Amino acid sequence: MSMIAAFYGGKSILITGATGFMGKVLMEKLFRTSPDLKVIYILVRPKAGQTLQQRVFQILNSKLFEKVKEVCPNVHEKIRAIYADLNQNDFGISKEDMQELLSCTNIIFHCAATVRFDDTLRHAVQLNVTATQQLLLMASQMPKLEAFIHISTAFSNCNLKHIDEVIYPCPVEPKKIIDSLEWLDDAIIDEITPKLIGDRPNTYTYTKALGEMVVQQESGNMNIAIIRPSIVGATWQEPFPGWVDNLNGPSGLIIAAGKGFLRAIKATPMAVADLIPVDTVVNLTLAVGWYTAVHRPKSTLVYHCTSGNFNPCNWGKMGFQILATFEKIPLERAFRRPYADFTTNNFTTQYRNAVSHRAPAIIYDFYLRLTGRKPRMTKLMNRLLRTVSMMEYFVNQSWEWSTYNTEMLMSELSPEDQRVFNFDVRQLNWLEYIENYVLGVKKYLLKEDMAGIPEAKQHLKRLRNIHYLFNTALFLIAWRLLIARSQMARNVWFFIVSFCYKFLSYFRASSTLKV
Ligand SMILES: CCCCCCCCCCCCCCCCCCCCCCCC(=O)SCCNC(=O)CCNC(=O)[C@H](O)C(C)(C)COP(=O)(O)OP(=O)(O)OC[C@H]1O[C@@H](n2cnc3c(N)ncnc32)[C@H](O)[C@@H]1OP(=O)(O)O
Ligand SMILES: NC(=O)C1=CN([C@@H]2O[C@H](COP(=O)(O)OP(=O)(O)OC[C@H]3O[C@@H](n4cnc5c(N)ncnc54)[C@H](OP(=O)(O)O)[C@@H]3O)[C@@H](O)[C@H]2O)C=CC1
Repeated sequence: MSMIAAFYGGKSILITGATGFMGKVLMEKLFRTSPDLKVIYILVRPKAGQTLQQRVFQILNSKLFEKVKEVCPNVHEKIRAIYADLNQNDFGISKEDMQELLSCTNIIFHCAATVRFDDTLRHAVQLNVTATQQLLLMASQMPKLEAFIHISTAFSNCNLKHIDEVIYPCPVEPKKIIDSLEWLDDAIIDEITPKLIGDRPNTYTYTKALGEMVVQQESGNMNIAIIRPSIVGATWQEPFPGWVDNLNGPSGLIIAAGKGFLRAIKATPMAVADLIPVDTVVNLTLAVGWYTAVHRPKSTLVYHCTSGNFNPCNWGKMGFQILATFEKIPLERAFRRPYADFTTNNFTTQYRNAVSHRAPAIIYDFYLRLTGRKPRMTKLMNRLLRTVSMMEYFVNQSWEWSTYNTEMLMSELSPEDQRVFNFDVRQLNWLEYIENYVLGVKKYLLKEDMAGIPEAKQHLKRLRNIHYLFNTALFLIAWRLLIARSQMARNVWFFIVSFCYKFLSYFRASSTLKV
């Protein structure tokens, strides 16, 4: 019997960010392994014209939850969606709902965050810092609370090369930042943002670091732990391999490469690609929830959920396997044949951006205009290049994360728990994982049918022929223009033509002699 699964039985669990990538997998695993849990409260806001109930209905009816319905048929009764907007004071939660949350919650998993790299400091602080502070304040008023698990990121201290499982201080106190953002106007905030984030690449990593400081400062007597996953990718094993439903991290770029938009990326092939499957993060998170509540460590423990020091894979190997998978299982209606490589310096990156990205987009838009359609490729390409440039920081260097606490926890688990809540990435076969990831992107994210693979392959053949035809035409035009302008080119051309003529005459003569 799994001790962890038994621990969650009968518990009231509060999850923020339950509608997000990680939150959904967390809920799924909880329901599947502890179907006798009492209730999961989720803090949700209406979005994209959907009410809370519609959002929950959509999640429960998705492929991800198919297995849950078998083991926990009354899952919809055990999920209680509470209206909450983490950007508002008291999260905009009604008095009755707040009362229920305060009096019943046993465990909190705080997953909600803005993960955008380009968010304004004001918004990122509001969600990643102030909301965390408010949630801690709420938690401190919960008499039945056993553990508060905060999800951070392994990149919160990416300005360091070696990162320990400790909370590092930021030069300016989070409280001072929160206070000053209240009265500073947006223009001034934009001006001081680069100074505040310092040698971090974006507001996301900076505010996640501030969020950790807040957790440390406001922890009081609560049992708190922080989990720091690296780059969270598709599921490895559970509930099935390759599940992914958003474009964050590598997923968006995998699609861009598969559709033939992305031809080159400035990346260091030997740098460690510290990807971690989302089900591994969820297993560690649940194990940490159990350990924190049951063993009540004296201080706030930080757990690194990373792969690099256990089972490293580099970007070169990953990129190669992504392209190899697209050879076998292409995406539908690709723009060009999937082919990409890594550039290593700014000059080649600029060159490749101009020749392999912008020029084809301009040509395609020209073709769209000619055929009376609205041009869109240049806009899409600019967006893609902007995204790629934001990712460059993470694919051109390696980090070392110490994992003492994670290893300690692994050794504390019973063999059964190690199996049910497996977070040992040493067992992960990268080539298999990446292949399933790419397949998952096709099936679950793009919703493409596997039956369409022969047609997708046929389409790639047509693209290859167009490519050859286009290159030949381009060469002939260039050559014709050169001949018109240069005597030397004319001489070379004359020499080649007469050489071919003589060569053919010689063969014709020798074959006539044989007869
Ligand atoms: C040897 C052979 C070599 C071969 C090479 C082969 C190459 C193959 C591919 C290689 C893959 C390499 C992958 C590298 C990935 C590195 C990831 C590093 C991540 C570090 C993570 C740190 C960990 C974390 O803690 S945070 C979680 C990660 N967070 C994110 O990823 C968020 C990033 N997203 C953003 O910041 C924004 O969405 C942004 C800036 C990317 C886009 O903003 P914008 O305002 O322009 O657009 P949106 O309104 O958000 O969306 C518009 C449009 O774009 C789509 N979209 C959104 N995000 C992405 C994305 N990441 N990639 C692609 N497309 C994206 C979105 O769906 C919208 O589409 P519509 O159709 O318009 O709706
Ligand atoms: N994905 C990754 O690669 C990594 C993620 N992490 C961390 O893991 C956690 C989960 O990330 P992930 O699941 O990928 O992120 P997602 O962007 O998929 O999910 C974010 C969640 O936060 C919720 N949220 C955002 N703003 C609000 C708001 N104002 N009010 C209520 N809810 C809100 C979203 O709700 P809604 O659906 O309404 O938008 C969504 O449920 C985050 O803390 C992130 O920092 C750490 C390392 C890597």
